[in-house]
Amino acid sequence: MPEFLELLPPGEALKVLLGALPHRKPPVEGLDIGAAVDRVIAQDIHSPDALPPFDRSTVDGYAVRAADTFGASETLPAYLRQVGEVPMGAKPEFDLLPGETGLIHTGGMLPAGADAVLMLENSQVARPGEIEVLRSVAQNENVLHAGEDVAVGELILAGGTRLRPAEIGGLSALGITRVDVACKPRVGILSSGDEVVPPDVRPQYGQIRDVNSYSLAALVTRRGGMPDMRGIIPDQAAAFETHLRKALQECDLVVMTAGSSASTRDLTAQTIQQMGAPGVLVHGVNVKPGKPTILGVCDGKPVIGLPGNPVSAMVIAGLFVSPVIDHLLGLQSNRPEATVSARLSINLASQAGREDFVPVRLVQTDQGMVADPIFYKSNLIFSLARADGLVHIPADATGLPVNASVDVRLI
Ligand SMILES: Nc1nc2c(c(=O)[nH]1)N[C@H]1C(S)=C(S)[C@@H](COP(=O)(O)OP(=O)(O)OC[C@H]3O[C@@H](n4cnc5c(N)ncnc54)[C@H](O)[C@@H]3O)O[C@H]1N2
Ligand code: MOO
Repeated sequence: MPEFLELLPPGEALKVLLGALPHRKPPVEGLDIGAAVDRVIAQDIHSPDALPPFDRSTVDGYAVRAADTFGASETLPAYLRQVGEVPMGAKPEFDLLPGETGLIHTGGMLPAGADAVLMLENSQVARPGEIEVLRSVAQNENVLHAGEDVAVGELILAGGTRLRPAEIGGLSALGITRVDVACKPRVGILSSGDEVVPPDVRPQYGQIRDVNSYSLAALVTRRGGMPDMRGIIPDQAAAFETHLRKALQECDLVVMTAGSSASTRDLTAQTIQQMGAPGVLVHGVNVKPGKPTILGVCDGKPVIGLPGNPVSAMVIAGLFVSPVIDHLLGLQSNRPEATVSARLSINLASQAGREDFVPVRLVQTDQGMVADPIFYKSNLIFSLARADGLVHIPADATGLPVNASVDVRLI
């Protein structure tokens, strides 16, 4: 197997790929907010209303004019005349004049004239219609002001933001029940290899069941794409060409697995090269696992050739397939990946100049979280299934020492 001539660091390889993709706005579909979690909003959304819409109490207690309570204490209470009770879900039917108070519940609307709420615990009924104030309250204490959360017209969601449960709740609070989101990009998945059979077939000796189509489809779904499993291609140039050409017509991104290294029977790169300009942009990335990775663009459509080994395919899909899906969705605000800080349980060696991703198990100990590396082989999918996440060893390090503090990227 010939050596690759030039291995790009993964970060640079990704820049080359993204830089060669057109910057098109994704097609848009309208959705009810109940079905929109994890989708990417297509346009800026400005608030039609203020939130909260009116001044509200944050506690159960008495609406007061703060000045009426100044100096009050348990030994020297102030006395206020109770003039009413604020109904939930309706406007108070009274205004507060000096020396007056009204019973109010958490979330109730402050009556005009009130500027604070005394907590129930700091009050006492002196006699019917009169309460004792056992503590002074400051102006605005226990009050939410109209517009404190969101002002009318404020930008609440920028186009390109992925909707999380909190944003869905915010939209609901504003009465926005339908949103325009980016359509899920269709991601064609082509596995290859004469030895690979579908999972519902009992393999003969020499055959193995397809792992990559399913693990990749799951990764694509989780990232917000629409996986399109297009079967297993035999190791023949004509079959590669037919399948890739059709996949490029029907999909927004095509991911191929296996056939990515440099041996004569490895057909992925030569097929991509024939499918449109500019063709193969990167063949070989300085990373372990996953060196024989291919990145290409054919007439505006991205094509990614992943190594056949299932662990490598997953790690590399995380580095390249996921960001391309983000690009196709028009994702703008890239939130950091979920990581857990931990200390390494052992020394980890690595080759200088190459980036490594090592599967680790996370163990909670009395001394904190420990990352325990798994001695994996990139063909063994359960060496990844047993892991909680990956530790990244940068290119300039020759490894990481025991007890090094690491950020484990959850998988
Ligand atoms: N002489 C050398 N041989 C290899 C090298 C090397 O540098 N010199 N690199 C190794 C590395 S690292 C990788 S990764 C693989 C890359 O191989 P390919 O991407 O060309 O893929 P294949 O050779 O077809 O398959 C590799 C391995 O994965 C299995 N496989 C393939 N597809 C699937 C699937 N859908 N589900 C489950 N398993 C799959 C396949 O049977 C092979 O065992 O090359 C190494 N060799
Ligand atoms: O680079 Mo291979 O992908 O290590 O198994």
